[in-house]
Amino acid sequence: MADSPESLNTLDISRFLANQSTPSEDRQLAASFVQLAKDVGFFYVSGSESLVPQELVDEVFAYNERFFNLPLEKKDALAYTSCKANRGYLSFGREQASLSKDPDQIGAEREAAKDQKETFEIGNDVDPEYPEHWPNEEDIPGFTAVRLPCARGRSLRTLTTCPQTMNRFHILLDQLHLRLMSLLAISLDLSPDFFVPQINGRNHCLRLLHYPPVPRSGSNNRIGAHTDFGTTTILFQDDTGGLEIEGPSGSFIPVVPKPNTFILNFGDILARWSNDALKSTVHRAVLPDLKPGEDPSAPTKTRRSVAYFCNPNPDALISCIPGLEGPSGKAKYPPVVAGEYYAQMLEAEIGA
Ligand SMILES: O=C(O)CCC(=O)C(=O)O
Ligand SMILES: [Fe+2]
Repeated sequence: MADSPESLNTLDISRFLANQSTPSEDRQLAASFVQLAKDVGFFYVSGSESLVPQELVDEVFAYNERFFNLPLEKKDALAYTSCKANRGYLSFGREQASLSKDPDQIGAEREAAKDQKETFEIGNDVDPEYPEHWPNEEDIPGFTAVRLPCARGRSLRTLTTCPQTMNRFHILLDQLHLRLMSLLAISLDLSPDFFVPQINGRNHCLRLLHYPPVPRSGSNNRIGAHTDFGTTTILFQDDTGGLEIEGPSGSFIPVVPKPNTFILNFGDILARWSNDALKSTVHRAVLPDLKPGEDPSAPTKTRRSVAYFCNPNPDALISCIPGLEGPSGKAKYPPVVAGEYYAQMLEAEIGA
C-alpha cells in the first residue's frame, strides 16, 4: 500500500448483504475482504444500506449530539463503573488510548497529551449481570424509547416493543458483524457459520464519541494511537476528518470521510485468532487539517464518530483458527478466554 489516502480501498457488499450474490461471487468477495484485512486492516465498506439504513445512522449521530449536550451532572450520573461491564459515560481524561499496556506509561501519556474526548458506551441491553446506563427518557426523548412509528399501523402494544434507536442500531450492526465474519469463514473454506457459536452473544459495545472544539495552539491529540481489542470495528465518522492509520512505513495516513460508507478495521483478538494473518491496525485521531480560509487562531470544529466494537462471547476460548497455524504448525499465541482478555485490555486504558 502506498502512503496516500487514495490507497484505502472500498469494498461493496451490497449484493452479498441483500442475498443477491452467487456462491462464486461470495468467494470472490471473501477473498478481497481477507486480502484487505491482511494488507491494510482498514478499509471503507459501501452497500450496507439494505441492512443499516442511512436515516438510522443519521439519527444515531443526532443522538450523539443530544447526549453530549446533556449537563455534566446528568452524564456523570451514568458513569462507567467497571471494565467487565464496559458500559456508561467516560468523561474527559478517563480513557487514554495507547499502544502500551503498562499503566505507568499510559499515565505518562495522559499527562503529556490526554485524549480530548468524551464517550458513551452501550452494551446489548439484555445482559442480566450488567444493566445499561441509559439516560432518563425525559432528558433525551427517543434515545432509549420509541418515538417514531416504526411499526406503523400496528397496535400501540406492538409499537412500544419495537427496538429503540440505539438498540435497533446495536441489533442491526450485530447482524452485519455476523455476515462479515461469514466472509472470513468462506475465504478459509470453512462453513459460513463457522464462527457463529463464538460470536452469537451480541457481546458488542456501541460507543458514541465526541471530540469538542479545541485551540490549535494546544495538543494535536484527539485519541492516542492504539489498536482495537475485539474482532472487528464498524466505524462511522462525520465529515470533520482527523482519523489516521499507521501506514507500512510507520507514517500516519488520513482516513478521509467518505459519504455512504463505514470504515472496517480489525482488532487484537482477531489478530490472535488468525495467528496474525489479519491485521489489527494502529490508528488515532488528531485535529483536522486547517482548511483554506480557516482562521488558525480559532478553535477546531467539533468531531463526532460512532464505533461498534465487535467481540466474541465472553466465555469463548480463542485459539488459532484451523488452517492458520502457519508453516511451523504451531500457533503463536496460547488460547485466551475472550471476556478476560478484553477486560484486561480495557483496564489498562481506563483503569476501572
Ligand atoms: O473517532 C474515531 O474515528 C476513532 C475512534 C477509535 O478509534 C476508538 O474509539 O477506538
Ligand atoms: Fe480505535
